[in-house]
Amino acid sequence: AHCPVYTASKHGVLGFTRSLAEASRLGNYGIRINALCPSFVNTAILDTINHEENLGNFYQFKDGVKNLIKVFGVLEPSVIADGFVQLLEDDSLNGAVMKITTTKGVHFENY
Ligand SMILES: NC(=O)c1ccc[n+]([C@@H]2O[C@H](COP(=O)([O-])OP(=O)(O)OC[C@H]3O[C@@H](n4cnc5c(N)ncnc54)[C@H](O)[C@@H]3O)[C@@H](O)[C@H]2O)c1
Ligand SMILES: CCCCC[C@H](O)/C=C/[C@H]1C=CC(=O)[C@@H]1CCCCCCC(=O)O
Repeated sequence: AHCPVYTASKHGVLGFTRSLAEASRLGNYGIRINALCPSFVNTAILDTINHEENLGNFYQFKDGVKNLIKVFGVLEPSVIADGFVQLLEDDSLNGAVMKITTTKGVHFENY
């Protein structure tokens, strides 16, 4: 929400995922394409908001991001790894968007 280019790139990933998944299904590519969308995760990227060179003009909104992190909490990477294994093991998933949040855990966004 506070980083428009970053957010636009994430929307692009979802469109790319869903379109490629459909192409794979129609063209019998033999691969499944899914997206995994976690809320905040305890990795180095969270520290990027503390550095003006990373956020540019949007650095002024860093406290808003910090507040979101405080409100929604931070997931551990192992939780994301478990979700990823689920995507690997469930052959029925193609073009799926798996979300993982502190409030709802693993769930799917249906479009
Ligand atoms: N950590 C979170 O809260 C969170 C939440 C949702 C989505 N994501 C997304 O998950 C993905 C992985 O993030 P992460 O949390 O593991 O962050 P991270 O900072 O731990 O890892 C990012 C990795 O990307 C590499 N990288 C950066 N720019 C690159 C480039 N131009 N070419 C090749 N490699 C490059 C870095 O060297 C680093 O190893 C990112 O796309 C991020 O937006 C992260
Ligand atoms: C510091 C920069 C790193 C960002 C990493 C990652 O891309 C985070 C995305 C959150 C930011 C805005 C959102 O909507 C994303 C998720 C907000 C949390 C939503 C939780 C909802 C819930 O718990 O139900």
